[in-house]
Amino acid sequence: MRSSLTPLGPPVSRDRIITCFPKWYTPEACLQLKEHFHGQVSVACQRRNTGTVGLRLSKVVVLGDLYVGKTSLIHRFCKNAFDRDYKATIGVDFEIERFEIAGIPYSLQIWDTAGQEKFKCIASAYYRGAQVIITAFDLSDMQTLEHTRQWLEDALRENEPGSCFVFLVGTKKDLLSGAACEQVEAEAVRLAKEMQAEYWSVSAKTGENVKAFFSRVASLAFEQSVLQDLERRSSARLQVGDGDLIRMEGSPTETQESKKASILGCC
Ligand SMILES: Nc1nc2c(ncn2[C@@H]2O[C@H](COP(=O)(O)OP(=O)(O)OP(=O)(O)O)[C@@H](O)[C@H]2O)c(=O)[nH]1
Ligand SMILES: [Mg+2]
Repeated sequence: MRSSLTPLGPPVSRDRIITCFPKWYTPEACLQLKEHFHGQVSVACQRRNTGTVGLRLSKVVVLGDLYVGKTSLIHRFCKNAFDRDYKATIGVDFEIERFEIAGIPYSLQIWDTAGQEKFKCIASAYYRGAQVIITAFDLSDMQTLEHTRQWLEDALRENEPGSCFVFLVGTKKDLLSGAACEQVEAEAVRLAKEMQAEYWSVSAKTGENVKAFFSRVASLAFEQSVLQDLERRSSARLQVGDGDLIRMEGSPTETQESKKASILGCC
């Protein structure tokens, strides 16, 4: 089935248009060491055969200790602004960021969670259904790096095993000298490998690596969404096998889900 998706609302801004697969920060701790979109994904995009991918929101959750700079990172990316004053996040907040990737509209829903212990149970209710988990720590505070392991564990518990891309992000890069940064990075890369996460160092203050980081997040999530959609549609297609197996359009779960949705009056 071909779809001709037209983006909803105004066109995406030029700096949200991604045509080439963005590169990793360091090859030592990266999720994929390749420089192009998957062949099947490129073909699907050229034919505009990406199913419902362009109409869905992919969920990204940002976690980590209080004061590490989660809100600042998201604000730098979404609003291109930086606030020196600390305003603790209460519970959760989110931003929707629209992209155009390989010609296909794509959106991330970026959830900003509170690092303060007293809000943890509110925030953790939003971990479920994440396609991307970003665990953030402050490059100038090693304790916050140690705590990322626990944050990740909490988030993974709410999601299907192997279903999320994990990123480990060191913030406030501007506060460290080159040599000091390298030292912390070496430790962070080691932990990232253990977590099976991709590592990035960023600064919300100067904006260093912020756009490149979110472009990478969006592209990996987009590629996975397209591949999953292709897979889902190919297994749902009418199949007449060697024996007398006949599978009908739409998987059983899909049919049940659409029934549920109509009972609930969803569109
Ligand atoms: N120098 C510098 N300061 C930063 C950077 N990012 C954040 N900050 C400062 O660090 C403080 C905390 O930043 P927030 O973004 O509010 O931290 P948070 O992780 O969202 O904190 P909670 O919402 O309490 O979990 C603020 O005073 C920011 O201005 C950065 O890249 N460089
Ligand atoms: Mg915050």
